[in-house]
Parts: sequence; structure tokens; C-alpha cells
Amino acid sequence: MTKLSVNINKIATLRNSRGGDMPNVVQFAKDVQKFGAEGVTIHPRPDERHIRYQDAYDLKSEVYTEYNIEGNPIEKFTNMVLEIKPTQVTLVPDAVDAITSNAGWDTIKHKDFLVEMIQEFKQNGIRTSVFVDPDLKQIEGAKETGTDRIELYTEAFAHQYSLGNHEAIKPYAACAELANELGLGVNAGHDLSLDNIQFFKQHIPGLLEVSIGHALISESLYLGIENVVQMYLRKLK
Ligand SMILES: CC(=O)[C@@H](O)[C@H](O)COP(=O)(O)O
Ligand SMILES: NCC(=O)COP(=O)(O)O
Repeated sequence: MTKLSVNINKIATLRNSRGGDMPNVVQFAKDVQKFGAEGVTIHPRPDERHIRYQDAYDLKSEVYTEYNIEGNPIEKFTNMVLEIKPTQVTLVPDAVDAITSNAGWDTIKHKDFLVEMIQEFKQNGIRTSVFVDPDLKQIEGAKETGTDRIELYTEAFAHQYSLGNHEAIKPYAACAELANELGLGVNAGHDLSLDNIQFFKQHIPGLLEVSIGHALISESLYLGIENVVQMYLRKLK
């Protein structure tokens, strides 16, 4: 079964554009869960341009499905995650000024750092996931870090799929197979959408979770959030 985790960063972006509390991020998280989402994802960034650190705390008692917090484990982020103790932390090697996530970890080069961080999160009962490009060496490297899961960075797949290049799924399928063999759980995210999610799901063995935000929120402007969540759930069956 593949769980749908809704990334609500864009709801915070909309709220922040006026400085008030509309739309309310916590209410939105409650509603997507009511509509069937099996998780809520946030990715607070150091400049807090969308999700704020305070949101992460406010959401803690309202996310009763899987709570996934993504980000680069700088000290402030790490302390916050250790206090909140979400279901899962997804480590992403974002530059401070990155517009959005644009690469996975070099799990070989940063092995010692990842081992240390992952140990700390796991000792605190938090499941870990490491954001990686679809590269077999990086999956092997991820195994060495002790992480529970990987998150496959799907931007390249989504882009190629939109151009009609369905072969782009191949490195992702190979990485998922290797991860399954190595006992690593497989998550995926970035630019997944109603257009590409079914194809992706059908070709990725053992896909445990997808986190989807940008497209899902954009699609819901036309189709409505309850309907869109249901549409994803049907495509993920
Ligand atoms: C790791 C990942 O792919 C997502 O978390 C994505 O980066 C969303 O972040 P933004 O909403 O800041 O683009
Ligand atoms: N981990 C990926 C995520 O949370 C959402 O990415 P996107 O759908 O906003 O590109």
C-alpha cells in the first residue's frame, strides 16, 4: 500500500502572502486527513517563507495520521524535530537559498554526518528517510547510513514523463528494487501529480509513501481539495 502524504507548504505560502491566518494551515491539515490523506508533510525552510517553525509545533496535536517533517538538519531544524517527535523526518540537503529542493544527498560523501543525525533521530523514536537521486550508488550509500527509508527525488522523472519519455522511470524502478533488497523502505516525492502518479506507482515496487504538494494544491484550485485527495487515493490503489 502506498500512503498519500499531503505537503501543505503551499497553504502556508498563500496565508503568508497577506500576513493573516487565511487559509488556516492547521485546519487544512485536519481537512485533508478527513478527506482521506494518510499523512501530512511540511518542509520548513530557514527563511520560514512558507511553513513556519511555529506551524510545525501547532500541527503536532492535529496530525493523527503520519506526520512527516522534511528539511536540512541544521541545528534549529534538528532541535525542533527532536522536540516534536513526528512519525518521520526526511533529511534533504537544501541550500539555504534554494527555491525548492533540487538534489538528493551524496550519501557517500556525507556518510558520517548522516550516520550521526540518523542515530539521534532514531534513538528518539523518529523514523528516518533520506532524500536521494535515482542512483544505485546513492542507495547503497543510504543503506550504510542506517536510515529506515529513502525518498526518491522524482523531479527528473516528472519532467521527462511530461515530455512523453516513459523510459525515465527505469532508474527509479532499479533503485526501488535495490532498496527493497537492502531492506530500505521506499518513499518518493517532488513534482508528482495527477498526471504521472499512477504510472509512477505501477512501476515502483514496494512504494510506501508519496508526499505531494505543489501539483496537488494547484489541481485542487480547479477540482476541489476533497475531490483531488480522493483522485490520488484511487490512482495509488
Ligand atoms: C523534498 C521535496 O521535494 C519537497 O519537500 C519540496 O522540496 C517541497 O518544498 P517547497 O514547498 O519549499 O518547494
Ligand atoms: N517530498 C516531496 C514533497 O513533499 C512535495 O513536493 P512537491 O509535490 O511540492 O514538488
